[in-house]
Amino acid sequence: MPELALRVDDVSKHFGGLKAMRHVSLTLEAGERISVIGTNGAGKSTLFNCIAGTFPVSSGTIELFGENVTRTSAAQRARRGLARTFQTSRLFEQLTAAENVFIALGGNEFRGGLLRHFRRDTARWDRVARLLDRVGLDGRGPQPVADLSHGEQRQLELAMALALEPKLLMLDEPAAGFSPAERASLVTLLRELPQEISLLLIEHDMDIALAVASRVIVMHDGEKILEGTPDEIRASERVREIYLGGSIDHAA
Ligand SMILES: Nc1ncnc2c1ncn2[C@@H]1O[C@H](COP(=O)(O)OP(=O)(O)OP(=O)(O)O)[C@@H](O)[C@H]1O
Repeated sequence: MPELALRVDDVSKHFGGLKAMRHVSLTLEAGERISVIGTNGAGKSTLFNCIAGTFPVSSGTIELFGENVTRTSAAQRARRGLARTFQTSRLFEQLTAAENVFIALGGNEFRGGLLRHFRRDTARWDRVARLLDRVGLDGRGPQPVADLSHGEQRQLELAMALALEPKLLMLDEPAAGFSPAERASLVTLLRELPQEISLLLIEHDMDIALAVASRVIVMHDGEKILEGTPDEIRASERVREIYLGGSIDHAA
């Protein structure tokens, strides 16, 4: 049987009286790519936050690489190989793009003083350059984050997530606010990620969600209502209805 990167088993999350997510189950094989789609408020981010350990679940079980992590912290899950991006930016605005990636690469190593590393660590600066190159930001390293476009900031976040050498990468709406050209490059970039990285993607843009994943999960009103291949999702009447009857290819 293939190794499972992730198993979500009957997970629910309540915020007070609000049942934001109910009885969701899914599995993700190692190296597999899955998209989670659904309209606003469907529970997609809640699912992500429960998997990442940002929110404790109300009930159910979460396993990462065969280990039950339901009661562990987000930091412990990160140490097991999970990296995620957020819908809102978590970049150090006053630093350059390259410095942000440099810090992401360092993790806890910088306790002895960051500046010392900044000056001397040429091997790490080489890795920074390679990561920036990989996400299409070559040449943008010296730019302060505040001078980067919105799209470039999201690319930078991806570089920072990749710096952690994740086994499971979770991206929360990576194309939000992207131009059509930026969307196209994101699809290429995600398709070219190393095959061993398992990917769980939340994406409003149906084109991207269906282009990148081999399986798609549809959430609606806190529940998983459908799971299928991109072709099955494209052909689904239910998905069409949820996305207001329009062509789902342009439902973002
Ligand atoms: N921290 C929170 N406290 C209270 N309610 C929350 C919290 N996070 C989410 N919710 C609620 O849970 C429900 C699901 O929200 P969630 O953000 O998971 O949906 P979503 O599918 O990610 O939507 P969007 O595409 O708009 O981000 C919503 O009703 C939302 O208001």
